[in-house]
Order: sequence, then C-alpha cells, then structure tokens
Amino acid sequence: MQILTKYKVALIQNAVFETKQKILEGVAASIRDCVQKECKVIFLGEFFNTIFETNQLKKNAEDFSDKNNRETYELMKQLSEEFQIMIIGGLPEVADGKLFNAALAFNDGKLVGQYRKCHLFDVDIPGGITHFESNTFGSGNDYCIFDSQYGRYGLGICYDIRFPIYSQVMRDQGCQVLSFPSAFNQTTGPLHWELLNRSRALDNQVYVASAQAARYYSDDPDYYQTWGHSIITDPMGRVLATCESDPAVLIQEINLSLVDQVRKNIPTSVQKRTDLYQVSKGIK
Ligand SMILES: NC(=O)CCC(=O)C(=O)O
Repeated sequence: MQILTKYKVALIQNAVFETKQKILEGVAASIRDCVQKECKVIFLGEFFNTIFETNQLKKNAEDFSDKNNRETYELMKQLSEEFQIMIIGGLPEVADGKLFNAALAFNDGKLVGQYRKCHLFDVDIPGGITHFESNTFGSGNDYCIFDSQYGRYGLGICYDIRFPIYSQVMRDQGCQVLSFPSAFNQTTGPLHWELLNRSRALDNQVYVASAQAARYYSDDPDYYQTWGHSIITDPMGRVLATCESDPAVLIQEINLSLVDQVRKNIPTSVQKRTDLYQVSKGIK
C-alpha cells in the first residue's frame, strides 16, 4: 500500500442535541466543510451521536448488524465512500441486548476498525465526579489496529488513554497515529486531559488525535458535562491544535516523516532495557 506521508486531518468537536438526526446533520455539514479544505482523515469524539446521559445513550445506541438500526454507522460509511476519506468516531453500540462503548473507523467506505472500550471509566472523586460506566456498558477485550494509506493507526477510547501500557503495545505494533475519541469531564479535564495526550504522544513518539463532542450545558446532574478541548499532539509532545468546550473544528497537517525522525533522533524504543523489566507483553 502506498503511504501518504503528509496530509490534513480534522478533529470535529460537534454540538449535540436531543435528536440524533439533528446531531448527524451538523456532523455531516462539518465533514463536507473539512473535505472542501482538503482533509483526508476526520476524527470525532466518544459518543459523538448523542447527549451524554444514560437514557439518551441507550436511545441512540446502534446495532451494527442491523441495517435498520445503524444510522450513524451508515452516515460514516457513506461520507467516507463519497469523499474517499477516513472517518473515526465513537458511539454507543447495542449487541445481543448489551451496551458497549464503541468506536468505528471507515476508510473509502470500508469498515477498517471496530473497537469496544476496554478500560471502563469507574471512578469516585469526592466533591468531583462519581461515574460508573460499567453499570451501563460491557467492556471490550481487544485492541484495534489498522493500516491505511494514512499510516498505521491504533484506537482507544477516552479512559484508555490513562493506561500507558495500552498505548505502548499499539506503538510496539507499529502504530504511527493513535486516536482516542473521548469525553473527559469537568473535574479531571483541566488537569489531566492535555497532559495525558502529550504524554502518550511523547512516550510513544506518535501523533495522538483525540476529539470530543462539545459540552452540552444542563443543570440536571444526570447529564455528564464533557470537557471538550479536542486536541492533536505531535510525536515530540507538542500541542498542534486545541480548543475550548464549545463546538469547534481543528484542522492540522500530519507528517509521518516526523514520526520516523523523532524515533531516529531519540531512539528510546531500541534502548529499552527489557533485561530489567517487562513492561509490555504485547498483544496476548
Ligand atoms: N469517558 C471517559 O472515559 C472519561 C474519562 C475521564 O474523564 C478521565 O478522567 O479519565
């Protein structure tokens, strides 16, 4: 496969509304706009097709095996085919009566990546946030790594970014770009979100592209308040572009030769003292 070294990507921090149709109309319009600006890869957030609230998550979940219940899946596929681009984004999935926090990647109309979040966000921070994702969702049990003309990509979702070994395994498998569709929160977001993205980019010498949907303001405590601040970071750990919590689109160029250059200049991966430690066992 011929690899395109330099190309433009877009992170879409889309607005969310009460109806999925309205959300998807907005996302489709933004994607068309990004295509006009010559973007080849589009990153969307975790649960980008819904407001982040349990009933809405359930209502907007899709069964990927059922053509009549996968509106978001079909839209991603169709736009990816029509514009010959890659689209990566997260949405709730329902399969065999169970819910999963999923992400999909379509390239030129083909499904190239399908992922279920492996590390579920179960935390209790007194005075901050209490959230038990595993009360609603089942967890995935596998990595998602795929090749494209844009390089080798690895996928995780949100909380997965906190587990350095997880990213390291994907980098050891040759990934040049990692993407974490996300929905951080207002407690941990300010301190940890940028730091985690920069850390995973730097310690794996990869691009990290993490989009989030925009914050949906509500006084109802059942409505999770997302942090937004979609972000793309380069293999030196530099933030290339980021934003606030409201709807935004970030457009940025990726240059895969920078991945090779950083790995050559600072060759940590070949300097690892695996005789002293066994950090990663690789994919089981
Ligand atoms: N949706 C998530 O996984 C949220 C993760 C998060 O906010 C964190 O602090 O970690």
